Amino acid sequence: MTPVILLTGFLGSGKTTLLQRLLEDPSLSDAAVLINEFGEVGLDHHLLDRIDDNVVLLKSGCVCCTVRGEVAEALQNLHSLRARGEISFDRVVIETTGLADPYPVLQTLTAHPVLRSHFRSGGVLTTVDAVNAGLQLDHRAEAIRQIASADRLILTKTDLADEAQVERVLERLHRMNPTASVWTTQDRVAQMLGGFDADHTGLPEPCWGDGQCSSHHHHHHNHGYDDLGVTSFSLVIEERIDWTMFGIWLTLLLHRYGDRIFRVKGILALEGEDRPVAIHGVQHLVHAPTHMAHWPAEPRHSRLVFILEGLEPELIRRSFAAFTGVVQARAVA
Ligand SMILES: Nc1nc2c(ncn2[C@@H]2O[C@H](COP(=O)(O)OP(=O)(O)OP(=O)(O)O)[C@@H](O)[C@H]2O)c(=O)[nH]1
Repeated sequence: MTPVILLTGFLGSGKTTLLQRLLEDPSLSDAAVLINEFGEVGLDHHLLDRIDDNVVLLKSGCVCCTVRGEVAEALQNLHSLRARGEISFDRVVIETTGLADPYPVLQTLTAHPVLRSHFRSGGVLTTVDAVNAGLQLDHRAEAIRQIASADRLILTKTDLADEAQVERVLERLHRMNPTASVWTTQDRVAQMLGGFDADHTGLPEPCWGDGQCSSHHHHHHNHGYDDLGVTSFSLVIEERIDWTMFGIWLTLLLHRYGDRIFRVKGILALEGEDRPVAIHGVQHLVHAPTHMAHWPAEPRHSRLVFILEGLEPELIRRSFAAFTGVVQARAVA
């Protein structure tokens, strides 16, 4: 299964600039990149071969493909070309448009009858403009969704922002999505795109908002409602969890409230399992759970992090307790 990494971010936040660096980097020659238009990234001096109208091969070894219609069509085309031996790649990066919600693309990967057996979600990378993020997050729901669904956040234009501005944006990002790791454009693209295969999940191991995965340490206990009603909270469960019951509960919860649950990430201590199990969900969608090699931190309690819009954390805690019969589930900010 080939991992598909979504590169998203609000209009003008630096997606194309990042892609340009990616296309030139020889260490990313195993990637196929889906972009909106060839013209945008200025391919001419990188071009090695034209495979068809929509697909070119670059000198770095990277395959570059434009999406003219649906993303699904472009992915199917890439898959057929690879099956015929005309190109090779073992991961895909898709640049979404600046106003896109990443969720429908993720859904395509799990729902499409052909694609689902060849591709899987490999995580969401979101670029955030350090200068303009404040304003965008005050007014644009798309910007919030993109940040809420991110596994990694890449702060751009830090060279144009002053330190206080950067700090404010970082604090806000951390409040909205405490489990995403934060990178800046000084980091190497190869590293930003790497590590998604840890534990074969295709998704990075979740960070827990205590700074261990993030380069910036922020401790906030005030995860109150702001940013158009987006809030994040964690549910900590000390008792071991029955997987079947948990699965049913989560399915029902996302079925009922998926529109208001941007993201759920969790690490679970299951009955009869030594290793922790990681789960990832985006809105109505839950990725296949995966065993992690080890516990990232002590104590070995199950922990679920939710990013919600207009939904009371207490409702989730109560529903979990009622459904599973576990009484000591704690909601922590
Ligand atoms: N100074 C500075 N400029 C940047 C940085 N990242 C992007 N830019 C500039 O910001 C502008 C927009 O960047 P793009 O990479 O086109 O942004 P995008 O997210 O692809 O934009 P859309 O395709 O409109 O959604 C360009 O002029 C870039 O040169 C950065 O880190 N520092």
